[in-house]
Amino acid sequence: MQYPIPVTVLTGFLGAGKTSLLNNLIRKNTDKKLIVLENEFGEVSIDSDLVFKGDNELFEISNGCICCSMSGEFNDVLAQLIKDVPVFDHLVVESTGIADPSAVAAAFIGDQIIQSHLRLDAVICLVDAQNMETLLKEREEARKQIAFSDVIIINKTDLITEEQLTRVVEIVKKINNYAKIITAVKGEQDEVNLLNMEAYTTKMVEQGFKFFPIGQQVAHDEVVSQSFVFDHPLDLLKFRHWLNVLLVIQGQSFYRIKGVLNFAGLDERHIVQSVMNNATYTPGSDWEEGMVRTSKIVFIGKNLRRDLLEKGLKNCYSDFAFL
Ligand SMILES: Nc1nc2c(ncn2[C@@H]2O[C@H](COP(=O)(O)OP(=O)(O)OP(=O)(O)O)[C@@H](O)[C@H]2O)c(=O)[nH]1
Repeated sequence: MQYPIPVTVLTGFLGAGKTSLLNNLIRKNTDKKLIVLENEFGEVSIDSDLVFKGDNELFEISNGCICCSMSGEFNDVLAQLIKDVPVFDHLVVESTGIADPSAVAAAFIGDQIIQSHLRLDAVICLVDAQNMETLLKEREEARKQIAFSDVIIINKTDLITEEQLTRVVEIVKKINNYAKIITAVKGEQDEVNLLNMEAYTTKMVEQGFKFFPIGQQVAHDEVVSQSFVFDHPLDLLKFRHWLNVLLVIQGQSFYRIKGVLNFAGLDERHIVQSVMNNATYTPGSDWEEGMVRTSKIVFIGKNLRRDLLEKGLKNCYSDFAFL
């Protein structure tokens, strides 16, 4: 076993198929010691009876959804887990249908001790192919779950036609053009190893940014992402300050920020990622000799104003452009 231990967060609306997927994951990974954090809404535990346990441990946070009980309590559970169960291969957190996945993910990004033991591998969102459109109209959280996630599994494809599936995929792509999209029946799929997506590693963020649509993405009349590409180097201090202020003032509007950036005077790419109010900066690969150093950044959130973001970014340009 190696630290940090990878963590997969499962999200998706009530009845989308999270428990079915979880059972698949447990069955397919009998060689691994998985820990499942099952989060319930309400007093009575129902899901834990439905989950096939195998030899794995099952914990529960039973007094409400993770985001409602806030990350403090969730952090305590994680701290206890690290202390009491030091040897395991993977942690899976199944959050309730209405939980905000960013509140769950933030626990793994913001806390240094947790980060040294646990590494967020990916946030996976289960989508009920049959009911997605109705749900998106009625429930804001459903869109946020899709916008925030790294992998989107369009489940229950047995209940819709080919044409309907094409439409569902189109809608999902409009909300999140940066996620891996997979189709499934009862959470069953063989396309990828869901426990090893490495979505938060610098390598994968860099790779994911090779195909990078510039501009704004609008779904259901709401702007869900704003992406920018520019060659002028950024000033690291100015950028950090701007982003901090932005997240403090307007944090609620930003679901997630990902960027591969060129900071003046630094030889390597820098990966910026933010989840809720926490922004992290990690060095990536070196810029190639003689190549234009192009920065790419995407802001994912709710009704984000392109003009203000563009102005903010320009204000962070380095005065020493050609260092
Ligand atoms: N036809 C069909 N039914 C499915 C599929 N996936 C799940 N179901 C059924 O849908 C219901 C809900 O599935 P679950 O896996 O419990 O969904 P969940 O997201 O864990 O549900 P909550 O715990 O309520 O949030 C169950 O009756 C499943 O058998 C699928 O791909 N096709």
